[in-house]
Amino acid sequence: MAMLLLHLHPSSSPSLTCLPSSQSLRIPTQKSNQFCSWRPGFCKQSIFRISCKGSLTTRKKATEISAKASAAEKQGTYAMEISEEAAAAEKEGKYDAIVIGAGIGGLVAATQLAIRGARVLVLEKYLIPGGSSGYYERDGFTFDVGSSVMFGFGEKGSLNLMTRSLEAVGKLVDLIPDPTTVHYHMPNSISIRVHRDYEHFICELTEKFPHEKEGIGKFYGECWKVHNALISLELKSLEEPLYLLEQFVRNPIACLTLAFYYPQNAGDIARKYIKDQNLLNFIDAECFLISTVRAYRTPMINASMVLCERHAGGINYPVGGVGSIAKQLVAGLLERGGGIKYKANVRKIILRDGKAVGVRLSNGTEIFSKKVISNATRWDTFENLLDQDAVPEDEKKFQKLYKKGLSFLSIHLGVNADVLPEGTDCHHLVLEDDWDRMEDPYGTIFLSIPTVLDSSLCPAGQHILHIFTASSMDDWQGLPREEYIAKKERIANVIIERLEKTLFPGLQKAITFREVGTPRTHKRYLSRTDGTYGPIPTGRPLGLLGMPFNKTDLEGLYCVGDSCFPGQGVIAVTFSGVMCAHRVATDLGLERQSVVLDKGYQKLLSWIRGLALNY
Ligand SMILES: NC(=O)c1ccc[n+]([C@@H]2O[C@H](COP(=O)([O-])OP(=O)(O)OC[C@H]3O[C@@H](n4cnc5c(N)ncnc54)[C@H](O)[C@@H]3O)[C@@H](O)[C@H]2O)c1
Ligand SMILES: CC(C)=CCC/C(C)=C/C=C/C(C)=C/C=C/C(C)=C/C=C/C=C(C)/C=C/C=C(C)/C=C/C=C(\C)CCC=C(C)C
Repeated sequence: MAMLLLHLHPSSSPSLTCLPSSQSLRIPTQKSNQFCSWRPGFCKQSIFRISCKGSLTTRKKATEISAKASAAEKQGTYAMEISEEAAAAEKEGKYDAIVIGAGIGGLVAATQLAIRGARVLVLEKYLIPGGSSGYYERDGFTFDVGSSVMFGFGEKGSLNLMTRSLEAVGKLVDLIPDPTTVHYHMPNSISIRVHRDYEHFICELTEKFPHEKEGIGKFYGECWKVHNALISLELKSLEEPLYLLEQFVRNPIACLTLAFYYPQNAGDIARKYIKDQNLLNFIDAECFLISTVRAYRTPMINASMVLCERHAGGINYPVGGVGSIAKQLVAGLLERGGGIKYKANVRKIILRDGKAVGVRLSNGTEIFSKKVISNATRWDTFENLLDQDAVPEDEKKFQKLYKKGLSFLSIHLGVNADVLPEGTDCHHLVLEDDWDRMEDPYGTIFLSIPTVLDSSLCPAGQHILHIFTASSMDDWQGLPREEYIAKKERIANVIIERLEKTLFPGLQKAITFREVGTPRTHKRYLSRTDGTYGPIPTGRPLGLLGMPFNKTDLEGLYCVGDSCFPGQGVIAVTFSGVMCAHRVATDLGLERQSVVLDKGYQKLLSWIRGLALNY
């Protein structure tokens, strides 16, 4: 099949290279959310590349660093990558910021600070960067550790945060546009594809629920209203009052729209327009994919961002796998004077006079800095990296409002290619016969087949199937080794049999490689307490109102990642990284700040979060 590979000259403008002209997206605006009949014309096998501002020399240097890193990784010596500037800063004890963890949240925070001139060091416990968005290699397969559904590589507006974060450090990745975000296989034989083309998707949904045509238009139309407001703002830290004021003055309608939807949940809005219970369950599944809870517990802003961005910017898969994003961010960080140390397990955040001033590693090394940013979950940060008497009151509020979401059982398979029917989509969500099982452990099955888009990830004639389903740590704790292994295989067999029945007859026999991970695996390799996928609200939340930003009540300590605003998801933690860096840069004096305004605003934010607690 013909491949179209578009390379941009480094000096060209910092926008995404073109999608095929046949794929012009028609996106409803605030004024019009009408949709008309769908026109085919998507070129599935095209690759495009995000452009970069970096000079040829910078890019050459990046290639050299990446090559050096890969060579070191192969030799098992991938333990430290540090620029001269970072090494000097360490000697002098002059880091501006230490970032604990090289997940996407941590790396975006680090790179965004480095481009502002801050001296940054990232400390990662594992051997490679990326955390949940990392990768691993086995027998010729490159597996994504977690989700392969990537938002944020879009072309327009401000939600192309992944593109921008890479571009900021002069990096680029080749992308393959995914024509279908997800193919749902739901109870009552509901099979729906979320096509990249919005009209095509809406036509398919309306065909299944013709009596709800108006409700469908109104619900998704309201999502576009929020999305249009989001893309019109410059996205920076919402806990920085000068920036927020500026946005209100420049774009009052968008800000008021977002303020209006801020405390609302998608389920309540869907119920205003839609009555059909099957369709409401489908909307629940749409939200479950984003938040691992149903629509009535999913903030409207988050739902709108995902339900629209998949059509606006689309879902695009990075060539070589999701791991290439983190690798590029690290290369960019090093070129901007930052450093990263692998196998660097932070055991404690050092406090002096109630202020975070550095970290102590498991080997006893102490490293000091002006600010400490934790990309570990809030539970890990406040329960493990700090002594209990240091946990501030605001953190206790968070723990009342949010609990740890379930972890996952994940099955990575290599299969003979002929087991997949022609035209199989990349991502699937399977819940065969009972809507009520959606949120249960082993209820909903997520499946990604990234090799449908990028065949370089596996040996010829094969495909990767990455299957995952919610699972609780309680199910796996305290089992003797043999029982643990047998249980893993037993539960994996049940899940594979379900997929064999629903999607791929002959699947069991077509398997050439199989590896099963449990919540224990997630905990061990991702250092996430109980292997949790991320925070979920304990009750019915007031939209995003209770979700904390980055600054904590401990001076000098910031959090970044999925237990901060706006929550779970790679694009969400990318935004968290952007916000965190802006806020830290302000406190370091690298961005404008009004001390008086700031004090009052922090009090206001704490009061607002209190409203969510009392709700
Ligand atoms: N779990 C999954 O299956 C999965 C897969 C893909 C993407 N995601 C998304 O990614 C999001 C998480 O991204 P993120 O950036 O918040 O975090 P992350 O969990 O991806 O990364 C955190 C990093 O911090 C490191 N770390 C933790 N404690 C440490 C310590 N004490 N010392 C040194 N390093 C330490 C971990 O090794 C990890 O690399 C999730 O919300 C999810 O939506 C999850
Ligand atoms: C007062 C105040 C503070 C304020 C005022 C008002 C305003 C101005 C506001 C504003 C706001 C804003 C800006 C916001 C923003 C937001 C955002 C950006 C958000 C985002 C989000 C995102 C998300 C959530 C995402 C997610 C995703 C996910 C999770 C994904 C996942 C996936 C998966 C799992 C896949 C699987 C599947 C299959 C396989 C099928």
